[in-house]
Amino acid sequence: MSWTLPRERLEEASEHTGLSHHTKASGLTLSQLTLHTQEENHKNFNFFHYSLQSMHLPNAFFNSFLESGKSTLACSLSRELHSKGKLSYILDGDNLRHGLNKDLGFKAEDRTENIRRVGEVAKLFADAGLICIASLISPYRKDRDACRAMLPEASFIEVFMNMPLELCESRDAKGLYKLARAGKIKGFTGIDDPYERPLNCEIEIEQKDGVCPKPAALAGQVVSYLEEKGFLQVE
Ligand SMILES: Nc1ncnc2c1ncn2[C@@H]1O[C@H](COP(=O)(O)OS(=O)(=O)O)[C@@H](OP(=O)(O)O)[C@H]1O
Ligand SMILES: Nc1ncnc2c1ncn2[C@@H]1O[C@H](COP(=O)(O)OP(=O)(O)O)[C@@H](O)[C@H]1O
Repeated sequence: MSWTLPRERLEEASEHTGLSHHTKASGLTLSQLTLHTQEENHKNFNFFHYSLQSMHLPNAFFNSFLESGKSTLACSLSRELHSKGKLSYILDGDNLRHGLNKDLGFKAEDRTENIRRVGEVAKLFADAGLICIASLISPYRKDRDACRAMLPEASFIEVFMNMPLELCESRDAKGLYKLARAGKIKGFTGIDDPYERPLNCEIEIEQKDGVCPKPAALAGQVVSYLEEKGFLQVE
């Protein structure tokens, strides 16, 4: 498969790859450029690849309370993307805390570091050609904004699961809200720790007439947004 690059992207990429003026001529295909780039300047190929991919790859970043449905929606979205031929990978806060982030707790600075690491991993996934779906409580606006700033422009899609705390608490599949209410877990988001609602999110997920739509319908909402913004176009 080969792509023909728009002139402005070609010029932008060539500034970073150090390609010759001759090579900058538009109409050059990606396969020709790739070969040329690898031969001429292998070290910079990564940037070029990244720059190209970033036009198309979003990073969906779900945030909200525990039990708001982040992980369920992340799975549903991943399946939906897969059915459209798009590879994705879910970075789930709860899971990452068993491995990559097992040294972190829930103090504000630990949560900051948690989100920073997830942003860095998302960058690597984008570089590898995957859509990254992050599912984290991520309660602080500044941490989410820092994550947005570290990713390629316009590729950070913040999805706010705007579910009432009462609904999340009533689900309590892990029994953690009960423990937090009893004072047995301290610093619990929504109980005795803050959650700062987004001011500038791309997508807001809400109940309709007091009912939470099915995960597949919510995934459809996210996919529609991504399609509308041209993220899922086939090259
Ligand atoms: N004090 C406290 N506050 C909030 N959550 C707690 C806490 N202690 C443990 N847990 C469990 O950790 C999961 C959230 O981890 P995250 O990495 O998403 O949190 S954060 O983004 O760093 O705020 C969260 O689960 P999910 O929301 O399902 O991922 C909880 O199961
Ligand atoms: N759209 C939905 N409609 C009804 N129940 C849901 C929906 N999404 C999630 N749930 C249920 O809510 C609970 C918490 O979902 P989960 O995805 O684990 O939340 P989080 O990842 O935010 O902690 C689960 O029992 C799940 O089955």
